[in-house]
Amino acid sequence: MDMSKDVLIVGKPPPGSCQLSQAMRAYGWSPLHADDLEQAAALIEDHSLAVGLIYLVSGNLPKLSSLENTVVDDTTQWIALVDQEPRDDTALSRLVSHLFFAYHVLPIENRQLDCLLNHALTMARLCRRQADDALVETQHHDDEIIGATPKIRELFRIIDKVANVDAPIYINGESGTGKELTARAIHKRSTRSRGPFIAVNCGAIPNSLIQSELFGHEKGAFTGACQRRAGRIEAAAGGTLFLDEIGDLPFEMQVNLLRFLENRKVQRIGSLDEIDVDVRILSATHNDLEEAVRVGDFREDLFHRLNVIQIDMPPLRERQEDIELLARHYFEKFLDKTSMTVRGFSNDALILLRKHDWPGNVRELVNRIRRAMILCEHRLIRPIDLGLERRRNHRHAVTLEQARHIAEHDVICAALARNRNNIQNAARDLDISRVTLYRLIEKHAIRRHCRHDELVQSMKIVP
Ligand SMILES: Nc1ncnc2c1ncn2[C@@H]1O[C@H](COP(=O)(O)OP(=O)(O)OP(=O)(O)O)[C@@H](O)[C@H]1O
Repeated sequence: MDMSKDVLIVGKPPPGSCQLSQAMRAYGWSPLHADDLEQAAALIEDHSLAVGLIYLVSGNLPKLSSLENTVVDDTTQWIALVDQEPRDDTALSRLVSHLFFAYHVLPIENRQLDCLLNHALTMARLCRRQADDALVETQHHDDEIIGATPKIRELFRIIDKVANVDAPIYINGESGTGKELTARAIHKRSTRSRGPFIAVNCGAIPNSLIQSELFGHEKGAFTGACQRRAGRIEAAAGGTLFLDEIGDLPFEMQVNLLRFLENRKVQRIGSLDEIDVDVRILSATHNDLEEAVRVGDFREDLFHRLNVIQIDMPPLRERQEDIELLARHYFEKFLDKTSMTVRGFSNDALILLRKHDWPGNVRELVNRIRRAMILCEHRLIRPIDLGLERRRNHRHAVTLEQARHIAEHDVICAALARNRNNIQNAARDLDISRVTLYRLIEKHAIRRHCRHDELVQSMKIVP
């Protein structure tokens, strides 16, 4: 990859310093000039510049937020030319240390400047090559599903194939494997994509409300029904209804859903009218639905109605080569270049990510990356920052919010463990509603179906 020796010079040297352009030309550089950051931004956009020089002269400093916005972009390597050490100005020294390739206190010799610019150019080339490689490596099905292993490629193929077949699809897989993401991808690629995508978590709605939530109600149909309300099925008309955790649908509601699937009509509570609704049904669960059918917890006729096409989501441990891709994708997504020191993963951290069993699958991985990025105080995330070891010891400070987050996780695990994963009883122990407990389980990527002893183990994680 060739990069020209264009270099952008922003601002003016302090009074008494010489202009550098002529000397730079003598070393083969082609300088371009910008008087201020606004001009600089326009030139960067037009010329895809690899290296920039910026004068940061006391008494004439640009606004720090504008400076940050200009230099934060990864594709240009910046060198600051300063008239005094920036270390006395905390905000400026933080910005220079985080976002600049190098700085030099003026005056600077021509040879020194050429040497610095050459180093910056080499680094810019390396960064661009890495960015290009990452683009080739990462396979996106659409904006969100990440993976390149044969299992995930097979998933992409199935999604493309089933998107326009208007049959119900049942997505089966462990918690956090991307079932909802897959449902959204199917909707997005289907002829219904202009219609709504409505997701309902059947496990999170109290039994007493689920009928009205799905089918709607008329004003005065029951105490508290102050006004007429369409249900979620009607809301999805013309689009897709995604019934998540379908295995948690109360038995009596299963009959009503089956009836809807057969005649495609809904009847709001308190009304005699039947309304035709054209909607595609996708469903998912992390439970073993066939086993639920076998023991009589789930209606067999409904199971067959929903399961015209089945998609099995591969757990993360079966596609280890995707772990690094996912980790890097979410790292980039969460990276706040202006306030974080962290720049990537250490090799040991990547090895640990690949070795981990990932009971909570991609959701757990995402949470670990986010947590590591907050806790990490170095340029590279180290194994300890990931918190995957059972007993860990943070030598550095943890904020009150982080401590609360960890404590919340541990208390929920303890309640689930004491109650052998019974949501109702665990919620009662915690004095919260079932819906809130479901939300918290999701937030912390807690593996609900893990064994009692595993939950007790996970309680023991010491921050
Ligand atoms: N292949 C993937 N690429 C990128 N992100 C993913 C992938 N799979 C899952 N995720 C992310 O992991 C998180 C959980 O995904 P999702 O909600 O789709 O899982 P789920 O299987 O429906 O979970 P649950 O069973 O708990 O409802 C989301 O943040 C999602 O964006």
